[in-house]
Amino acid sequence: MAANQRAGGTVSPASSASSPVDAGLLPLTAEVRPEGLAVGGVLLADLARCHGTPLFVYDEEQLRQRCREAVAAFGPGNVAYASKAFLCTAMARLAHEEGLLLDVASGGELRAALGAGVPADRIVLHGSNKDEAELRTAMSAGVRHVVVDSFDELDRIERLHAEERLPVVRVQLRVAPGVAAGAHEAIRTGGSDSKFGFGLAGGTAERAARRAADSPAMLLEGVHAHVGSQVLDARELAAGAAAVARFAAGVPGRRLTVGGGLGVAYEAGQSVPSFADWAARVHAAVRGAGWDGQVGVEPGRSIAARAGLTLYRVGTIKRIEGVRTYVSVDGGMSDNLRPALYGSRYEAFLPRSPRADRPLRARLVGKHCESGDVIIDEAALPADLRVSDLLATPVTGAYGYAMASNYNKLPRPAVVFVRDGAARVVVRRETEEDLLRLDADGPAGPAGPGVLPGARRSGGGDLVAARPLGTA
Ligand SMILES: Cc1ncc(COP(=O)(O)O)c(C=O)c1O
Ligand SMILES: N[C@@H](CCCC[NH3+])C(=O)O
Repeated sequence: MAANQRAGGTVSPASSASSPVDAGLLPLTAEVRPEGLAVGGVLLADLARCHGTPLFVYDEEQLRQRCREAVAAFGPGNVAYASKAFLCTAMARLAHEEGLLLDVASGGELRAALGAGVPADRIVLHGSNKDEAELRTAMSAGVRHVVVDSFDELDRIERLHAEERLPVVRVQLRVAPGVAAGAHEAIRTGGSDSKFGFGLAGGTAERAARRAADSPAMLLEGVHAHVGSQVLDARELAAGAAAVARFAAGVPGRRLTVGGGLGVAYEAGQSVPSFADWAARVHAAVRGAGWDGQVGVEPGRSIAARAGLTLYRVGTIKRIEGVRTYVSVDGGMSDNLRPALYGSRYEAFLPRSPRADRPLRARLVGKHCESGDVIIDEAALPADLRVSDLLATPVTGAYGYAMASNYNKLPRPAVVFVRDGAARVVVRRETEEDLLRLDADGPAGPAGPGVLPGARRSGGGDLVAARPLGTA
């Protein structure tokens, strides 16, 4: 299909889905101008021109507002941002400035948070298989607390304290309450068949609590659970909280953390509980279960998802007669793995005409070498969609960039924050050179290119290798 050619063909006469603008899927500061959609006072088309595509765009005002709403609902000191949803230096600083603790789940996330200047005593370390190096860094730095997840981890903490004289660390005990919730099997964590935490069933959690309470290496300050993610019914989150509260009430410590999990709307028509609804349900449930101590939460998605959107450039439009239309963009499963991993659904719109009718039905796909590289299985799009159009998918601020990969050696996109008419790059776009630099034997790798003197291919060209083949 030639550039400029329009999609045509697969128009559904039945409906034109309501615009994402009016469905509440766009960031808070989104505004429709005659020239197209702007966020944070900046036209999306200008951002794409300046920074290229694919591009993650975050509305900084919305990120801050969500942080404030969470703190207002649960109280200062009771909200940790689950940085796995989206983390970079700017995001860590923003969450810290807004009074949130930072939940990190690996040495890398810990290092990013510390490197951003977040004080160690505002950081909480998670992980179902923390290694000694991660625990060593956390204990030496003096993190707020560690959420302990296994007997092996208790052993490691005790060894680090006894043999390396690392300070006593505050811990919360992660339990698997036997209540799981969430939009997909892969993101339900609280059931009894889970790699996370100590099971309440069979007395495992009780044994772990006794062990932690008696340990000279740690101070047991409470209990933690996380039942799952993208939960749209606050009653499910409250049921998990009640189950763990009953246990926590019999354990030393005054802190109960009930995890994250609050869902967001990805499609028009989905309704989601507010932070205030979530807090009201959880507080009522844990009080009812006999808990009168502190209640903490760790929202990730519900802080970051709607603040972010992804901009793509349409590269090809392929109409297969009697089958469907494929619209391909310049990213795909490497910047949004969620549809392939969980069957997650998204919407798309054109920033040049964000409220346009979207009667065309087409499969929105990426540029990767597999058929599963689908962003939206049946996207509703404007009928005049054409090659080289800028296209946006809203609500990609959580677990988009965070789970991005370099599949097919695609460099990961840049991330920009927009606010008050200005954009700043908070994560620069990767280059192909960045990727080649990791390849020790590659042309840009640390070993540098090497040419085997005198070596010839059968065709006669120089045989290039980082070092003579057969040497160590
Ligand atoms: C322990 C823990 N806390 C918090 C979160 C954040 O979850 P969400 O992004 O669903 O709020 C997760 C991930 O699901 C988690 O595993
Ligand atoms: N990666 C998941 C959420 C996992 C939450 C972490 N425990 C998602 O994209 O929905």
